[in-house]
Amino acid sequence: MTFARVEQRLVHYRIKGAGPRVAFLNSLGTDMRIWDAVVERLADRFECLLADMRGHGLSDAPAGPYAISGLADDTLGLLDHLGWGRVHLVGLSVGGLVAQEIAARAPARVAALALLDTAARIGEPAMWNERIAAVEAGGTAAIADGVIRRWFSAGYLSREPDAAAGWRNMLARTPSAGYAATCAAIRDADLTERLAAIRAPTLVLVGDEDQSTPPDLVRATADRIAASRFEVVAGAGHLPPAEQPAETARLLALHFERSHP
Ligand SMILES: O=C(O)CC1=CCC(=O)O1
Repeated sequence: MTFARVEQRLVHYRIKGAGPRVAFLNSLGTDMRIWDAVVERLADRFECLLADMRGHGLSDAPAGPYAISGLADDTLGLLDHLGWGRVHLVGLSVGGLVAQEIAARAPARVAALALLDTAARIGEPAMWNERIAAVEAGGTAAIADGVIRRWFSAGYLSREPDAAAGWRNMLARTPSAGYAATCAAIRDADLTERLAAIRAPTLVLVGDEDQSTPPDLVRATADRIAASRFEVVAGAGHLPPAEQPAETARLLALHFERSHP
C-alpha cells in the first residue's frame, strides 16, 4: 500500500507496469480495484497509476460537499507529487467528470483522454439530493441494491452473483460522508461549456446496458469534443472495466498507442 499527502489529505495510490504513463480515476462508490482486471492487461505496455478518489477506498474522506474542481486539484496534486508531467488520463463516471475538468483546464498535462460511462452532466439535482438524504439517513448500504442494478448488465447479475455481491460490498463499505460529498460534486457539475476546450484525442466509451449514463447521453458528450471517437462495449452496464475488462483494455491500449505521449 502506498500513501501520499496531497493538500493535507491522505491519498491511497498504486503504480504498476512500465511504459507511457496512464492515470485512472474511479467512479462513485468504488475505488482503485475497479481497474485491477484492466491494469493487469495493460501493465506490460503502460505505467499505470491508480488512486482512490477523495472520500473513497483508503483515501481520506473529509466532510463535504466536494466539487469537481477540487477533485481535479487532488489528481493534479498527486501527479505533481509523483513528478508525472504529461499522462494519458482515464476517468469513469464521476472520474470522467474530473478527467474532463483536467483536460479542459490543463491541456498540457493530458496526452490522450479516455472517458468511460460519463457525460458533461450526470443526473438531475433532485435525484442527487434524494440520494444524499438516503445515505445520510441510512449509510451507503441503504442505496446499494438499487445502485448495483444500474452498475451491471442483467446477464452479469444472473451469471456472476458472487462477483456482484463483492462489488456491492465495495459500495456499501464506502464512507457515507465521502459518498454523499461526492454526490454533491456530481449534482453541481455541468461541464458542457468546457468540452470545447478539450483538445486531447479522446476515446469516449459506454456499456450498452448502462442505466446511469445511457449510451445516448454519453454520445452527446462525445459529439461536443473535437477529437473524439465513440465506442459502445457490448454486455456491460455502468462499469465496463469490471464487467468487460478485456474489451475495455483493448480499446484503451489501441487509443493510447495511436496517441503520442
Ligand atoms: O451510482 C450511480 O448511479 C452511477 C454513478 C453516477 C456517477 C458515478 O460516478 O457513478
